[in-house]
Amino acid sequence: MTAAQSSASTVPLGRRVRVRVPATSANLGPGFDTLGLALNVHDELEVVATESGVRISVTGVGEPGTEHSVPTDETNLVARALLHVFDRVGVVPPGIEITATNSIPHGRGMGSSGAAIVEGVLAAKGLLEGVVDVSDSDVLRYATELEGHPDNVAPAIFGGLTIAWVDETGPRHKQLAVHRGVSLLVAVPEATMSTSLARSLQPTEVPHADAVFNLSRSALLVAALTQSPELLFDATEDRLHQTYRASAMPETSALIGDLRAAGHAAVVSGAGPSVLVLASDPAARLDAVEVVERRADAWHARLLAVDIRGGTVEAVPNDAAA
Ligand SMILES: Nc1ncnc2c1ncn2[C@@H]1O[C@H](COP(=O)(O)OP(=O)(O)O)[C@@H](O)[C@H]1O
Ligand SMILES: N[C@@H](CCOP(=O)(O)O)C(=O)O
Repeated sequence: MTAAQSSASTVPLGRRVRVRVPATSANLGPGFDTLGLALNVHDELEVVATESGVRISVTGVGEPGTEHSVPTDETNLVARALLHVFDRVGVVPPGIEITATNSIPHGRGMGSSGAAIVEGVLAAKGLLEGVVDVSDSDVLRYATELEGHPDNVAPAIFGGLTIAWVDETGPRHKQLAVHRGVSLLVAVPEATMSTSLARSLQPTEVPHADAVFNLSRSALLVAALTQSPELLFDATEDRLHQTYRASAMPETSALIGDLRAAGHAAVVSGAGPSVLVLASDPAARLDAVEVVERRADAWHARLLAVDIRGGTVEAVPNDAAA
């Protein structure tokens, strides 16, 4: 059924879907706005089609009364993404009740905004089942329209390691499996950094030599992550974004300096301020944890794995509602 044909269709009241979406680490050093990894930290939600209005309850990260609480009305990013899909496919949205349980830290460079957007888009896809077909490439397109860059939303949707790019047809992706020898460490600080602020620190043009430098490293990084983890240190050098943003997160730069001096492939996770270490074996990862713990400033070292499943949405029978 096409979007035009569906304008009179509606979602059955009481339809309920369950959504689960992973955190992501984007850029991975040289792959600015291109490379991303899905991580085994997840937000989960249930969404029900109701008669009218938008009602949201949040538990965990972003819950009311906490420092970084998120809105619980239609300005909430998950709700905005859900309503964006209904608008794009030309179906009048029902009322919406969202019950969210969030674990992805906000404003730390672990893809919380991309995950929230994918959550809303996948919830819309599930609610629209049988009304309008929303394909995987539609999910990537609608999510990228809101996020502005595809490198977080692609792994959040598809899992694993993704290469994302944009052509005249819209955002595209290639998913790859990460070599089993690669171990992940994410060092998360208390401080937050807004991605839009970090993006405002980027120049609009870069020296040709720096572009060539990043081309070589990002090509090498795909090989290192999929076949040759011993190349991860060389493959994670970057000249396109990290230095321009360093003054806004000096503790991040200092930690990356310590880790790289000790031989670890450390990079800014997303737009920061978290630090991602791509260790080539579990022992190297534990050594990196010690480097993180030696710093006087407070970091939470999280030993994570690659999420290979990506975002999921499933129908919930009404007699199985939580
Ligand atoms: N689960 C969520 N529900 C609602 N809004 C969210 C959620 N996760 C993130 N956000 C919004 O995204 C903002 C963080 O986005 P951003 O600055 O891009 O950082 P991040 O690196 O975590 O993606 C939060 O302050 C909040 O407004
Ligand atoms: N390529 C983006 C990635 C932002 O990731 P986030 O997890 O910080 O939202 C950028 O570097 O701006």
